[in-house]
Amino acid sequence: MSQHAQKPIIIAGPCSAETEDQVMRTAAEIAGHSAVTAFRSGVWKPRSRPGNFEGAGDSALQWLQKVKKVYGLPTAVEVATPQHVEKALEAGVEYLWIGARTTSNPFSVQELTKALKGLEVKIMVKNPVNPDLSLWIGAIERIMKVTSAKVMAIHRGFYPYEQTPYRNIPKWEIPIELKTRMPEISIICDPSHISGNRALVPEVAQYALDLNFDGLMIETHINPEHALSDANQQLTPENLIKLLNNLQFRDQNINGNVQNALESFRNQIDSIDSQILELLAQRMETTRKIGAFKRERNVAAFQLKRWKNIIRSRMETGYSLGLSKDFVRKMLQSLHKESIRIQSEIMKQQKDKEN
Ligand SMILES: C=C(O[C@@H]1C=C(C(=O)O)C=C[C@H]1O)C(=O)O
Repeated sequence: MSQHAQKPIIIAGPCSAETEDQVMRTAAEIAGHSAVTAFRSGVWKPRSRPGNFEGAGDSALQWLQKVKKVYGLPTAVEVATPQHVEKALEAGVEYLWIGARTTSNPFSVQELTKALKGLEVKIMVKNPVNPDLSLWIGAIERIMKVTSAKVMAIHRGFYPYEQTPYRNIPKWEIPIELKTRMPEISIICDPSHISGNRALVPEVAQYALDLNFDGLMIETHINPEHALSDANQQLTPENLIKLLNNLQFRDQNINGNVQNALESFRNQIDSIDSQILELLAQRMETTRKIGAFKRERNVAAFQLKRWKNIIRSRMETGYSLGLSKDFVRKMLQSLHKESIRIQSEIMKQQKDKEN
C-alpha cells in the first residue's frame, strides 16, 4: 500500500515467548533470512479465558534483549498498559504493537497514550476485533496526537460471525479504505491471525503483497505443534523461509512504460464505468416509473417472485459470462436495495399528500 520504493517490513517470531530456549532457537533460524526486519513475540498474553498459558511476562523481555544482542534483530512486543510500554522500552524494544482487543477500547488506548507521549519507537496498531474503521482510525489518531514517532497499522482480520475458512475474516476493503483515508500510514498484514491455520498463511501473505501492503507479521515457532498459544497458525522457521522465498514482491514504483500501458487499460475502465453508470441511472429511472405505477394500483414495492427470478437468471447469465455468482448476487442485492428505497420514497410521497 506504499507508493515508495521501500523493502517490505517482515516481522516474524513466536506468538508467545515461552522459554529462553524456544525464543533463541526460533530467532537463530529466522535471523539469517535477509528479508526479516524484526523479531516478534508476545510477552504478556491474557487469553479469552483464564487458566491457559498467559505469557512468560517480564522475564521474556531479557530473552528478547538477548535476541537483539546475538542476532542483531530489532524486537517487537504487544503492549496493553502503560507499565508494559515502560518495561518494553527499558528492554530496548523498537516496535510496540497494540492488540486488537485493546484497539477496540478507546479507554485503554487513551490510557496507553500517557506512556507513549513523546516516544520515538515505532508503534503499530492492530485493527479492532469488529470491522469498525472509525475505531481503528481513532486509535491511530489518539497515538499520533501524542508522538511524532512512526505509527503503522496492522491488519489482522475481523471476528467472523458467519462460517468461514478464516479465523478472522480479512474484509480487505477495510484496510484499503484506511489507506485511502490515511495514505501516510504504512499497513502491515498479519496473515497468521487472519488464517488461523498454517496452510492458509502463504496465500493470505501473497494476497496482501498484491494489494501493496507495506509488510507482513508472521507467527513462527521452532516447534509449532507444541506451542502454548496459537499452535494451529504458527509456521516452522523452515516454512517461514520457504514462504518468504516464494513471495512475489510487487514493484512499488511504477516505471514509465508500465505507467503508459496501465493508462491505456485505465482509459478502457473509465469508459466502461461511465457506460455502467449510464445504465444504472436508466435502471433506477425505470424503477421510479414502476414505483409510481405501483402507487396508483396499490401494489407493494417488494415482489418476492420477481426478485427470486432476477437473482436466479442474472447469476446464471453472469456465470456464463465468467463472473462469480457471489459477486453477481452481491451486486444485485445492492441494486435491489436501492430500487426498493426509491419506490418506498415514491409511495411515502403519496402518503404525505394524503395527510
Ligand atoms: C422493480 C420492481 O420492484 C422491486 C425491485 C426489483 C428490481 O429492482 O429489479 C424487483 C422486484 C421488486 O422487489 C418490480 O416489481 O419489478
